[in-house]
Amino acid sequence: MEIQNVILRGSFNPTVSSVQTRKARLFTKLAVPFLSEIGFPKWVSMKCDCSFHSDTKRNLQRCRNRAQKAECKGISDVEEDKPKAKIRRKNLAVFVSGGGSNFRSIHEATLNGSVHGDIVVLVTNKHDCGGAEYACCKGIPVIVFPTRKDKEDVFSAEDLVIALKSLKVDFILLAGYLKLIPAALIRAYPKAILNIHPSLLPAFGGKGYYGMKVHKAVIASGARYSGPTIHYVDEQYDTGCILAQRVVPVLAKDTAEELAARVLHEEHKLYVEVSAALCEERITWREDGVPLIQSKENPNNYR
Ligand SMILES: Nc1nc2c(c(=O)[nH]1)N[C@@H](CN(C=O)c1ccc(C(=O)N[C@@H](CCC(=O)O)C(=O)O)cc1)CN2
Ligand SMILES: NCC(=O)N[C@@H]1O[C@H](COP(=O)([O-])[O-])[C@@H](O)[C@H]1O
Repeated sequence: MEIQNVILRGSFNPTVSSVQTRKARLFTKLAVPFLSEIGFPKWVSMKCDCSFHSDTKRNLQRCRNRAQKAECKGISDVEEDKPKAKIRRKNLAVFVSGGGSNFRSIHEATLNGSVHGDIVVLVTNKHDCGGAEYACCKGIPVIVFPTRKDKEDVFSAEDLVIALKSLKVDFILLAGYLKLIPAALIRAYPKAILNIHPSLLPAFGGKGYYGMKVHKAVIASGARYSGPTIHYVDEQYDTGCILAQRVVPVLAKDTAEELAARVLHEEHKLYVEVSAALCEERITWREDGVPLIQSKENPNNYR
């Protein structure tokens, strides 16, 4: 069954210029053998509308080098440019539905060495969102999930698990993804799916609490503090184990937009810190089931 909705580097656009079409064909020629080589299912359909970026070739070559190194050295301590202390570089999947500013900050952190990992795929329910556009321009494959209801070719949760396992994804980071993650995916990635929420959970979380709705509710409540929460994902919205939080003040005359901007600024820093801890294997679990982050500077300190 050909899967129509696995889109690499953006959705197909019939108005694409002839130059872009030629470039898209070049990417298809380049990517399919590579993706097939690393075992990415051959039923991937190739639809692109972004102009070909030279860094795509470098990215794919870098991944190919790492894949080949992994073959000959064993997965454990394959290192790319900067060897880290025997910790395997992790593969990340990021899920978005909107602009993707958290996605971008994590991606930049993987490129500048702050996060010891690579974003190998973006998953979104909105093929034309800002996050998908950014992924397209950076040569990051995009999977659309869930498919729109009117699509005859349904790409199931099980198909998504196959695709993510094919890409050897270690961790899934939700960053503004607005759909419920299905149980099949949660079972396939135990203690490996995180979400960032723009309030101090458990307050102002759950179904209906997303985006500006959260900040409006915080202001209307008279709360004096808010801030981002990063938590593990379970089968309900926002009820998983809390891993990290940051606090920001709610000012007397704050608009929802002003509060949102203050919280988002902290989100970007917090998600990079947490992603770094995840990829460096600095997450431990307390006996009562609370996850802790081991300090990089002082391994005897946890938060
Ligand atoms: N199984 C889980 N899936 C998801 C979780 C989770 O904790 N467990 N977190 C959400 C992210 N999120 C808050 O952080 C969240 C996202 C969306 C909603 C919501 O009410 N969505 C609406 C639909 C909105 C839309 O389609 O535009 C709804 O379900 O009616 C609440 C919280 C990601 N997935
Ligand atoms: N309940 C989920 C939720 O509201 N998530 C929020 O969506 C925004 C996505 O921004 P981004 O796309 O710029 O990263 C972020 O503020 C994130 O906390």
